[in-house]
Amino acid sequence: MAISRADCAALDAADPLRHLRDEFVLPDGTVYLVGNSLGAPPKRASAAVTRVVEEEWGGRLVGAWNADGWFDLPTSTGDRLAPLIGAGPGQVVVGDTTSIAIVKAVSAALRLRPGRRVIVSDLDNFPTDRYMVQGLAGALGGYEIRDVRGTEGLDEALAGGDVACVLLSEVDYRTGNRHDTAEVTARVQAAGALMVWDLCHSAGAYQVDVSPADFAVGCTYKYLNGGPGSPAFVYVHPRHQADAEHILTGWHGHAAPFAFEPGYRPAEGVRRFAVSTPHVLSFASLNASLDVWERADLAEVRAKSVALTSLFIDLVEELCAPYGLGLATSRDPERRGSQVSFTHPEGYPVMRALIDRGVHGDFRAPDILRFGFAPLYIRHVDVHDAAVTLAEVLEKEHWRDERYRRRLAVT
Ligand SMILES: Cc1ncc(COP(=O)(O)O)c(C=O)c1O
Ligand SMILES: Nc1c(O)cccc1C(=O)C[C@H](N)C(=O)O
Repeated sequence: MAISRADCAALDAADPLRHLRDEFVLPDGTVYLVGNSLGAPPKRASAAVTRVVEEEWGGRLVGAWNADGWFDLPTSTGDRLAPLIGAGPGQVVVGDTTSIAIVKAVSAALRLRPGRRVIVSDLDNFPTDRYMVQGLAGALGGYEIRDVRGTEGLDEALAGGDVACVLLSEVDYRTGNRHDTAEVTARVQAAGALMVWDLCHSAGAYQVDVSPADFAVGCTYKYLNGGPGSPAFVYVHPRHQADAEHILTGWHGHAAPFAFEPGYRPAEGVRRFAVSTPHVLSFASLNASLDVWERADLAEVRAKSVALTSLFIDLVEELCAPYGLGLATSRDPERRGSQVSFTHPEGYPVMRALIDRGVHGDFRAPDILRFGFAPLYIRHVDVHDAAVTLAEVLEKEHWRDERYRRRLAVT
């Protein structure tokens, strides 16, 4: 084998991030390669939520809005998250969900390009990105959605000079492949359009550089480990902050929310991208995770992510060669996030059989086996065990068991 389990254990012993694994709750006997869907809980999340319930909510009741900074959570948490995506203070607001964040960012982009009536949308994007844009265009009226596939067809789509904005995900949720955001953004902006990036599969996977983008959105419950349903973020480039106005004009984005004025007036700066009452308990678990992130060196996070994903590709290709897997992710580490995907015609039962044996990945239609490598808590030995178990499932055809064909509601 390319590398033994003992060699992997030695790599783990030398891993500069190894102490951070102890910060997470991970069930014994589980190799958890689904941190690209729902990150593992930081151990300190539970105490953080309990503290907010007992001390802040329980101790100060409604007074906690002032005393404990609840009202400012969207911007204070945005400032804490900003360095992870290459943004500065006052550029990120946290709240709502990614789907809502998409409406905020795209509607603001459309208003900044009033003469242009086309939104470019990626057929391969995560469906909610497409659905939200479809809903928005329908509600506004007079907009055309022009489909591309990744960046295929992008130049043609931009050629008419009628595109207001382009919405793409930096990392493809199925393949794990990563766009060159600086290059794509430059192309879009050269055509006079605005670039909106979805960073759901980027934030916490590696050091993102959001700075060329006009807007960006993303969730905090994957690699950022904020917890199920933890709030999303919106990034607004400083050059747009004075003029950008989105359509979800809720009172938390008002210039003077407690003046209770009858008409909407946007707050200064990124605060206008807040909409409504923050989910205070979810912010508590997210901030607990950001405490852990503050201790992570992002260059080390990236180096480990590249090492883990490269190792997984090498081991699976070596151990599973006869069994019909196809690599769906780029071999070039620069062109992938922290995920590796393989195709297999029986992908669904293969994944179910693998999960039954303690290795958790997930399946994405039509035939993708997805494995996410969260660098804060995944070890080289986990990569080794996952590849060996996958080979066993394929070699022994465990996936043929009828139980594994039954579809679960959530895959
Ligand atoms: C690229 C991408 N965008 C958006 C979402 C989800 O959006 P929401 O948090 O609104 O459910 C996901 C995952 O669920 C995703 O992978
Ligand atoms: N957000 C999710 C959910 O509400 C239920 C189940 C899964 C998810 C996910 O995040 C899936 C993930 N975005 C994906 O890339 O497939």
